[in-house]
Amino acid sequence: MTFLEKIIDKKKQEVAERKLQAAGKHTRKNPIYSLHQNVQAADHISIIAEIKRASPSKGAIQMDVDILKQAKQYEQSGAAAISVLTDESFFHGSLDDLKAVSEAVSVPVLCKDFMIDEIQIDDAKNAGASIILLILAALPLERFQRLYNYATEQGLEVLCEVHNADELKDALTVNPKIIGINNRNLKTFEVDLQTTAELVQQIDKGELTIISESGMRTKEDAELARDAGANTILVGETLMRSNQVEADMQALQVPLSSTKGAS
Ligand SMILES: O=C(O)c1ccccc1NCC(=O)[C@H](O)[C@H](O)COP(=O)(O)O
Repeated sequence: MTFLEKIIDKKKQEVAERKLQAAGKHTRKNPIYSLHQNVQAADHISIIAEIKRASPSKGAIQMDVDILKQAKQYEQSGAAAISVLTDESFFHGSLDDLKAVSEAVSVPVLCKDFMIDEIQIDDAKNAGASIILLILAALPLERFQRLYNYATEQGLEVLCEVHNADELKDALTVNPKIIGINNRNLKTFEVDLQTTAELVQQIDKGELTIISESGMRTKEDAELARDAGANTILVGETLMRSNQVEADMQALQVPLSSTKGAS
């Protein structure tokens, strides 16, 4: 059984248990903000900065992080959005984390979880998310399309995450505004930044938000994503391990117009 199969099985159990409970009271306090608008307005690579205590591939990263301090540092350093891992079993996150972060910042918050049911989208919106994640590798096409329509009808933005050409083809069936290319293979955990280079060239970029996710460490990695045609990067571990978040984020926010070959 791959990790992805394992976590989806766990999500099915969680959704079944969640549906036995009453609907969440309406507790959302913050407006819905737009990642897409932030990205389209930027003249540099946009950063989605992630709150990530731990992960299946790296284990504990920063288990005792002050999530509000981290989120505010991200916002003050120019994050276009903040990603919050809300899975409890494998990432030690929670919807409570997302709620606390969304009430502390004035930028879009992404609920980074393995969505398979409408009730998860309701809970994410109620907790303050402006964006939800749909992973093409985790959903049959028809389910992806229904959840995409459900989320956008709720006024949320959707990060459609792909890892190969077949998943990209399926993602494009909903004419998405935001496409994420995960450089990490969610089954093997292998990370290859060339995944972005290979897939972006298959996209008619237009006004899309194109995100290179995972494995971003250096300015050169951000430049590789930019030169491949991405306009956004999603960064977790590097920023969670950083003791100079502002400086590291400034270094990653490379200009969108490459100076390569400039005279
Ligand atoms: O991070 C993992 O180990 C992982 C394993 C399996 C599925 C998803 C996983 N992470 C979620 C993400 O996609 C990353 O948290 C995000 O892209 C940031 O990646 P990084 O900058 O490499 O921490």
